[in-house]
Amino acid sequence: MSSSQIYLGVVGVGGVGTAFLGQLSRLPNPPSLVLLARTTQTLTSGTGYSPAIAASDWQSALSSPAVTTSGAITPPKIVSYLQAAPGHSILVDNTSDPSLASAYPLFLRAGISIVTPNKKAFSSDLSLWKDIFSAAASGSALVYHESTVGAGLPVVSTLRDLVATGDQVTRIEGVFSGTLSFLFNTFAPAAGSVSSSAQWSEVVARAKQLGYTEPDPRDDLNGMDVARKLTILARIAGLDVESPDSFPVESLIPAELASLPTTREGIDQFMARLPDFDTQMSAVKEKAEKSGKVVRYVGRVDVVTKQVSVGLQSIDGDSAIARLKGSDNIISFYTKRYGDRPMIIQGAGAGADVTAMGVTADLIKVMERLK
Ligand SMILES: NC(=O)C1=CN([C@@H]2O[C@H](COP(=O)(O)OP(=O)(O)OC[C@H]3O[C@@H](n4cnc5c(N)ncnc54)[C@H](OP(=O)(O)O)[C@@H]3O)[C@@H](O)[C@H]2O)C=CC1
Ligand SMILES: N[C@@H](CC=O)C(=O)O
Ligand code: NA
Repeated sequence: MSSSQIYLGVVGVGGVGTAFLGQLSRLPNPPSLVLLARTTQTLTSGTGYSPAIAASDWQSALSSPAVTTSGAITPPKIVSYLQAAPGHSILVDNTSDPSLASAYPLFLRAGISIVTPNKKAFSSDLSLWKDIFSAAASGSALVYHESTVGAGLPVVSTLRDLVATGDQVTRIEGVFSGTLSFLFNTFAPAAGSVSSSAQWSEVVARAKQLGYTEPDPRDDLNGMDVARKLTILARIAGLDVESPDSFPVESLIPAELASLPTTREGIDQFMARLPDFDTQMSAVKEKAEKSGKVVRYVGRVDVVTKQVSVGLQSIDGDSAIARLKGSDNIISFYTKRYGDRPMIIQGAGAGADVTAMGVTADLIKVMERLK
């Protein structure tokens, strides 16, 4: 490499992407932002990789003659552009796009490091997971994905540290969805908390507006977002989980709405029709309440028996899970070293700023390790 400058490409400027660019603009020694893309537009610094795009003001950069603008860009074109930069380069993927995710091995083999909150690459087919980590191991490019589980909470790095230092992880369990945590904490609060008369569909709309949900909120409600997170954790703990649909996952999508299209129109139709099914979730809540419990959506990886499970549970009202607030996650690592009392990580598990924090912190680690 002829330069110690680090070059950065960023794809995705939604909730997390925008918060990330804000944090990037405040770093004391930021990398040089040379590519910024969304579905319809791409900005690049051109063939000279200079001047850098202003992260604090990327929308105005669209009208700057120093920056080249074009339409959508494909993963191979991003690889070519970043690979030819006169220094190390890093891709930050702030989308939930599976096709960009499946190109990570291409990036890594081209020497481009990856930082991302996008779960798709790490939780789809096991062959893609293996390809990503063998591509990283065969060269100098790095891959960091802390915000794929628990947003900015140190979940992925902690589990990797436990495994790398030779501890034996026996079980991982807790609440892994910021959206589902918010929904149940609000819709079915524990006794003594502020009670709510909100309907299920109203709380879903609020979670979407607060930026907790996936771009398509059905990916939260069908349990797949939690299934993906558990797939990632199970794999780091050493289990060869084939895919997030290779174990039972309980969906909260009403059967009548299950076949709506996965387009933006499909999302709108789903949100518009969800109020028709509010009584179904009220019945689930009341059933738990009759036995003095609250309903929560929990996940569990039993590393010893190699079982993964995801779904609703009725929980005692005075337990830590029942008493969570807001979008908080709680993740307990049971290990040989920690014995009967697990290591517990708790805090906001969704939201643009806390997710971007995990992405920015990963970027800083990669920059330090590339030097
Ligand atoms: N929100 C949260 O709390 C958390 C989110 N995450 C993950 O962070 C990622 C981003 O989430 P969030 O910001 O909420 O999502 P948004 O829907 O707000 O933003 C997604 C962005 O990605 C862009 N995009 C999507 N597909 C492509 C593509 N093929 N090429 C270029 N750009 C594309 C969109 O472009 P356009 O602007 O043109 O629509 C948009 O800018 C997801 O993977 C999510 O799972 C992880 C942890 C927590
Ligand atoms: N939609 C997800 C976002 C973080 O991964 C969630 O609600 O947890
Ligand atoms: Na995390």
